[in-house]
Amino acid sequence: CDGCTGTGDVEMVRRARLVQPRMQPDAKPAINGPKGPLPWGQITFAHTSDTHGWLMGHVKEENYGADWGDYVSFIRHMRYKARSLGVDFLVVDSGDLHDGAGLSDATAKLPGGVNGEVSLPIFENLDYDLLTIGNHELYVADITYDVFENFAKFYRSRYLTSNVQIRDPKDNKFKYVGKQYKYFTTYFGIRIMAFGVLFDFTGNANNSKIIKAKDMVQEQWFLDAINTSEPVDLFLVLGHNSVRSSTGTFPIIREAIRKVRPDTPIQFFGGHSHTRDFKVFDNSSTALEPGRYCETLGWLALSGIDAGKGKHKPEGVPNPTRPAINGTVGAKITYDRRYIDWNRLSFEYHSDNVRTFDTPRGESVTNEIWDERHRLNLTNLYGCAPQTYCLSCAPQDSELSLYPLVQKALSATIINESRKTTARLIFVNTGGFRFDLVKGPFTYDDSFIVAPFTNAFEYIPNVPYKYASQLLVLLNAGAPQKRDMDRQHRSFLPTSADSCPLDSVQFNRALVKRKTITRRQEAVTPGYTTKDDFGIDGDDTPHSTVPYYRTTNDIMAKGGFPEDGSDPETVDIIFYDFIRSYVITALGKAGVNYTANDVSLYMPKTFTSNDFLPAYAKMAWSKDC
Ligand SMILES: Nc1ccn([C@@H]2O[C@H](COP(=O)(O)O)[C@@H](O)[C@H]2O)c(=O)n1
Ligand SMILES: [Zn+2]
Ligand SMILES: [Zn+2]
Repeated sequence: CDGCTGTGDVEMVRRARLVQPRMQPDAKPAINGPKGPLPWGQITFAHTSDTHGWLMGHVKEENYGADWGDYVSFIRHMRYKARSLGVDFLVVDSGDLHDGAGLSDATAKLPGGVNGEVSLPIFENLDYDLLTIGNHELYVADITYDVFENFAKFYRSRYLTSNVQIRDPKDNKFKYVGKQYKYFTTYFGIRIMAFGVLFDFTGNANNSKIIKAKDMVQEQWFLDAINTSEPVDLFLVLGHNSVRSSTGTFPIIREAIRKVRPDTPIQFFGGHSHTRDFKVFDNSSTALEPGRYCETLGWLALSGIDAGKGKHKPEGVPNPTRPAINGTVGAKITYDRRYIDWNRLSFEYHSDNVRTFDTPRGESVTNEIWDERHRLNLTNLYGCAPQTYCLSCAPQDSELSLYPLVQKALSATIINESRKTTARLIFVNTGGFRFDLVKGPFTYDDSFIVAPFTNAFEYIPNVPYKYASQLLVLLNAGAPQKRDMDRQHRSFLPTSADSCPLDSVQFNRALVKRKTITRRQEAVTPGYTTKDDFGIDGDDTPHSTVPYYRTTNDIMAKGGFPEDGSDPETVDIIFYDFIRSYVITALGKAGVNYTANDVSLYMPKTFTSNDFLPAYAKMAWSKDC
């Protein structure tokens, strides 16, 4: 692929973007486009969640190729459009801003750096109306403190953490990270009471506290807020909280509000399960969830609230017509929802603004992202992946799957010199792998995209093999250590087969910007095909379905076993610190008791779950892509 390199130059990209005409009538992007205009209601919401640092967009996938600057421009146009239609428009986010891409995660590897210290200020270019916290803001104490000190203070009363507190090191007292609730009136006069409720998360660092939903709804401040003497036309509950799975706590919040406000509409905005979803609770209470990784923008239009001076039916746009419960006669509130693919074609089309789409703020955000990408060395090349290895497009033992590669890489790289003569079994949770490893340049950025966490490799030495050999089966039969299993998945979809898509991630960015403007009419491309409580018509861009295979909780790799094929007497059991308690429990079930005191580091603290794939790429893959 002539002219493409893995490490490119940012100025070259800028120049490429300037000289390439944005409109290319003959270009054939590998995407198809929106099916029609978006619905608008008396109040309409744009909803993100689980962005996990993907503010650069998917540089290798045109269909998800918009960056945060494009989104900033889009929201500017939509706010203007809402005003001209005479309706309210709110922009909301349900958390999980960290762990998943180099832009958010690479800063933690710099001396004194914190995950998110570059990406959160970029994120802040969006004038959100309401936001809330995710579990990925709480695993690491420094991240939580950064969110408390900077992010929450930036968004002030709009950052809602109704059940999440942090111990402030200044006075050692627990304080809410953001605000517990917000009561406000929209531009067109709807009076709203809003909360932000995290699911009952327990894996947080010890500087934070999560109040369980069932306890929160009994707290006096909450009872006062839902019983307020001020008029409330609409409750909004944001939550890093799956709208459908059993881990979700929205039903508890709904029940508590319904006890005192049987008829007031309650709108939930969820997250965490990385799914496109819309759930109906009752005729004036529903929940939206907008997927993950800057792949989807959730869109909800709602009309029929008895308040305000905004229009119930704006002219010239589709209006929501469905009652929450199908067939209800005379329902007051009507809804519609849409899941928008995160690309410029969608954003430009829906903003009615193809020619003047980029706002000055949007352009400057895009430029900042590319400057940071350069400064953080995110395009540094480890090696060229000979094929794409996917998380869920094939059975996990297939050569197409990421997991055999992970096993090979663990066997080759997780070796402690002083223990290398002892056979070892290495266990890792599949939930730690977050995205497909794509054919072509495997860069510093990709190392975070595939395996963002910095879990330490720990071990228990000399475990009798008769117990150790049962461990994988017991771990996989035990408690899940990963995100909810029942969620929608999507595999990597290359930008196009013919345009040197993977050879220069930087140059590719220019291609994405330029090419997504034209729509391919003739073909439906693979992507999300969503089924929710309203049916199968929610996807803004129709797609064909991508295959999906489930994975087990954990996988195991081996190393240093006797060459004659015999079983060793004892082995070292190696695992991520993240799954330590599961390993100890499973060994107990196998018949041998260990405690955390038997566990120590196998690899240096600085060699983590984020480092072994780069180490393998350097040793096994060519650098000549
Ligand atoms: N150190 C960590 C932290 C998390 N995980 C995995 O991520 C899952 C949670 O991610 P969501 O985006 O769904 O909140 C968690 O269940 C683990 O599978 C990890 O592996 N290591
Ligand atoms: Zn998430
Ligand atoms: Zn989450």
